[in-house]
Amino acid sequence: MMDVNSLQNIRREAPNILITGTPGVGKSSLCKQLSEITGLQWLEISRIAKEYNCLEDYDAVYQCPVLDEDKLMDGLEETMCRGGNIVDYHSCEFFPERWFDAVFVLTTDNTTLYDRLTNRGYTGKKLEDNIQCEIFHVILEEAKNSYKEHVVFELSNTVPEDLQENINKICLWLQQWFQKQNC
Ligand SMILES: Nc1ncnc2c1ncn2[C@@H]1O[C@H](COP(=O)(O)OP(=O)(O)OP(=O)(O)O)[C@@H](O)[C@H]1O
Repeated sequence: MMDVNSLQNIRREAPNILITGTPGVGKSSLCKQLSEITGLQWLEISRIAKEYNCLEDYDAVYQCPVLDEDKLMDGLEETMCRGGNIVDYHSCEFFPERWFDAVFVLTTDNTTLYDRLTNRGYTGKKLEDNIQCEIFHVILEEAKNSYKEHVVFELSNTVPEDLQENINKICLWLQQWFQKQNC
């Protein structure tokens, strides 16, 4: 295994992108299709955290396990340094900034999000907090505060046509990234 300094100096042959946003905005739906089209590796952080044993105590209020962020970052470092990954997570501030070439924040209409989350069985504080998170653009602000302005893109994702349009926009961004590498 290479040491971290050597890894960080590797020139990525494909970019890493982050797809983030409030739970229910459509990250997984988009990442699955994008990964199939582009061949980039979809890293669903919630699933990987379980696989890497990076879950700590259970948060009773939010009814979800707490992530051991440091352990997860260590486990992903080599994969991320090599490039070619689509990272899917509902938060973005704790990842190393250097990991990502672009950060796409999905947003959706609040009523639509409410319906999606209640269909999933979310109720009470968990439902309210997620809706407020979307109303107050919490993840978008987090992304703007954590990454350089020119790498953060907001993508509205409410109706099925948006999904295809967003995939097209990301594919266009990827195409431009590869063109720049070849200049
Ligand atoms: N553009 C869209 N138009 C209509 N429905 C959509 C769209 N995108 C996603 N959905 C639907 O919204 C629901 C939530 O989508 P998804 O599970 O992809 O969200 P998520 O952001 O990955 O959630 P989580 O963070 O909890 O994993 C799903 O039922 C999905 O089919």
